[in-house]
Amino acid sequence: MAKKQQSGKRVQIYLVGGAVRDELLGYPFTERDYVVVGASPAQMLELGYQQVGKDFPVFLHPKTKEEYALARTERKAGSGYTGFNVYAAPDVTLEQDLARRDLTINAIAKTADGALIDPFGGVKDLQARLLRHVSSAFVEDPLRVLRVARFYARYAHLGFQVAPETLALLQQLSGSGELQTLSAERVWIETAKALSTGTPAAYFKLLQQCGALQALMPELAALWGVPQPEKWHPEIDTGVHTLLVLAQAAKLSEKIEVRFASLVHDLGKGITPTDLLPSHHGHEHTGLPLIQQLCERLRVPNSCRELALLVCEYHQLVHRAQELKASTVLKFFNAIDLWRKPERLNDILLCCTADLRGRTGFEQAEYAQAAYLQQLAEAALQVTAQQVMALGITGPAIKEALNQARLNAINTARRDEWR
Ligand SMILES: Nc1ncnc2c1ncn2[C@@H]1O[C@H](COP(=O)(O)OP(=O)(O)OP(=O)(O)O)[C@@H](O)[C@H]1O
Repeated sequence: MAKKQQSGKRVQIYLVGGAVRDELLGYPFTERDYVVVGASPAQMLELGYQQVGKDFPVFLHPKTKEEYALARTERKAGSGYTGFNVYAAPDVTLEQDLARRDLTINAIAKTADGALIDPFGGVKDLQARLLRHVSSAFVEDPLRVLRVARFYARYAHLGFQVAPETLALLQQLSGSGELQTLSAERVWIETAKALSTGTPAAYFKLLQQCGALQALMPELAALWGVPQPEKWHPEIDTGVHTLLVLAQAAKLSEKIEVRFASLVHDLGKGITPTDLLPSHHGHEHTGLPLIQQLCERLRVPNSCRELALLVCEYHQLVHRAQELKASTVLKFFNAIDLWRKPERLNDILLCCTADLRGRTGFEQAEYAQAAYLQQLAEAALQVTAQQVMALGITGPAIKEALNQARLNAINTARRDEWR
């Protein structure tokens, strides 16, 4: 990968980061990141690379469009993620570049002929299943707390642990006030990636353990230590229940909307007045403004926010599905706009199934409410505005007639259920 420059200097190109790490773990990777040593921005442009952004030393390969970053060092010059002076010049060495990376397993470079350059013991840590920071400069970027938690979730099935000295740094950063300087976009990008892993609960568990959850999502952190009725919740603690629900949701669906809604569906329990405990009467309503607040602060996408609000508001009602009057079922279908978004019901039912199973001893439980409500929904969805209009009904009366016809359909389906 060495290219001879007109100046006589050799430019060295190495594969780094996730591609090297995942290849060593035996996982397929799609994204390749390269680091370029010995080149200036002007040389990169001469070689035909296109610069990404004006101030950042990252270039796109003219043909493959893969990212090539100039080797760089950086100096902390302010608070938060943005407070960095980046120095990228031909005299920066590969080791200096690797030293500024977060984890040893992300600081392994590979030459074109396959040799590994691993000054910080990343290969050993991969074998030992250890997430370990590269240097004390780790604390300069608060995003690294979230990145460690994300890798912890991503590789939880392999048994990865956080090194005790790294955990201490996560705790230090979480208590420093620096996490609050992160932009909402960066927090959500890491959180969304974590929600997409096979074990998203591990991300929130680690954030809770090191104090980062309190700093970033206090509405969620407030659930730890909050009791619930033992009759329904053998695990008692609401935070523990929440992570069990998320784990179940991840088994049921790959959609981050379903996983996020499951995570926040009980936020109202965090503000139950102590004289009501361990009961949480009305938490399906008190949770709504907390979800709004959290979603606004973290700029959570609308698709996640909408489902989360619906699951929060209606999960208690769905749990009682078989006791509901047909008119209440119809109100629920109208509220979730079943008619225009029929797939939503399934997402809500998956969250409610996860809620049931997210309890010690109920992991395999059947959720009969799901099939029951699906059946009523199918019946109600058979009724169309065209059918109503074919009866000669026109104008505003159509809406009322449509509601009545849907109510009749739900009633018939309920009776069929008991036959
Ligand atoms: N905030 C950071 N602090 C330190 N090093 C970082 C940071 N962000 C990225 N890196 C380095 O850049 C590499 C590429 O970053 P990227 O975010 O693409 O993650 P990745 O390791 O490739 O994982 P993924 O497979 O999730 O993309 C990382 O492996 C790491 O070496």
